[in-house]
Amino acid sequence: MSCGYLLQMDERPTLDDIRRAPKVLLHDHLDGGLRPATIVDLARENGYEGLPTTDPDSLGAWFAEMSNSGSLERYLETFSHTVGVMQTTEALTRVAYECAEDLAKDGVVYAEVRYAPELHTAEGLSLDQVVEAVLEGFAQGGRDFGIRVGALVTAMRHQARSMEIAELAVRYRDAGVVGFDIAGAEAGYPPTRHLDAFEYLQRENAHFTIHAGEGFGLPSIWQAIQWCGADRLGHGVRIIDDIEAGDPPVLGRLAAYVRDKRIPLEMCPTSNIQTGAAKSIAEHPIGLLRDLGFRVTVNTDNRLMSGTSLSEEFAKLVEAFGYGWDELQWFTVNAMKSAFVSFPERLELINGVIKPGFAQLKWRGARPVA
Ligand SMILES: O=c1[nH]cnc2c1ncn2[C@@H]1O[C@H](CO)[C@@H](O)[C@H]1O
Ligand SMILES: [Zn+2]
Repeated sequence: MSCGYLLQMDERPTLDDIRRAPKVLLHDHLDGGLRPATIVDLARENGYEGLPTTDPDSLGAWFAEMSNSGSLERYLETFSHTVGVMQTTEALTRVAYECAEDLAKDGVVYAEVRYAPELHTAEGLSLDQVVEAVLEGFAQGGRDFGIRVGALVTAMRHQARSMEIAELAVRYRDAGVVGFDIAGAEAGYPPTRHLDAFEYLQRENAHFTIHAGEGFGLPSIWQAIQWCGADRLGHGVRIIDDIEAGDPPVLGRLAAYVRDKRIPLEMCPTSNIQTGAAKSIAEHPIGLLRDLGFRVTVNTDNRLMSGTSLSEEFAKLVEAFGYGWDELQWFTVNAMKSAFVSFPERLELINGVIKPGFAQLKWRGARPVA
């Protein structure tokens, strides 16, 4: 006689369930995730007068509404307010600490959070002071809330400071900075503009991701990978332009390369709809890319501007594509495999935290069968 367990297969993960799952987040901007109430506090403390409103609820709604512009360039305009209140070490440490808290409360167990140090020197902080203040917040928040948060330092692609920022990434790599990135408006600012920084990082055996294939298409993705040597792609959603629809779909050379090399795609569904990179969640290329075996990960991009969380991004995918626990675990393991921390640390989180956590949720709805 054998005794097994049968899953109730009709049970879809709910938002509450998803919040309990141990999740991994690779693409989240520190200056895109502030609590509205914190923005109001910091503006008052630091004499920042540019806020459109000082009521936290209306401010949160304002960010979300302004971000639905359909263009990346306009989407990026609201960051002047978050960056505007992040100009002191106290403000940076507080924002980083609260970020760790908010992510941990959403069930994230490992996160890589990015920001551009060069945007936080307007009131006299040095790049090193900025980095140290943020690392302090992540470390404290990590200890208090039981989450591991690594920092990615970003260079703004329209500026010319990428080499300095790359050097900063290397200088602080043993103190909590796990990698480098470039962000900002993509059209007109190709990755090769910063080739010297990427070549330097490669010589230093350092890790980096590149925002590519969001506000611009295939040439940007191609440069990011084949000229610059990116480990991962921020968004990469426009890789879909190199896939011919059909049954089966036909992959062009670049799409096949990205899939076959297992290059991780840091996909951010809600953000892509706001910037016009995708039409709706149901039509988002993430569904097809997953079916085709690309190494897809799910991310938030900017929790404030998108009014979202990692759990909510997953819940939207469950609704649009009918995903169950197996798919959510697959996205999560993909993300952990693609993280910039060491291989033993990744394995430990996958085997010691992620798999047991998902197993518990998955089997909760199971009933014994004879
Ligand atoms: O989705 C995005 N695409 C490109 N750039 C972005 C995105 N979200 C935020 N930033 C830019 O990255 C800077 C550092 O965090 C932000 O200040 C914003 O200008
Ligand atoms: Zn981003």
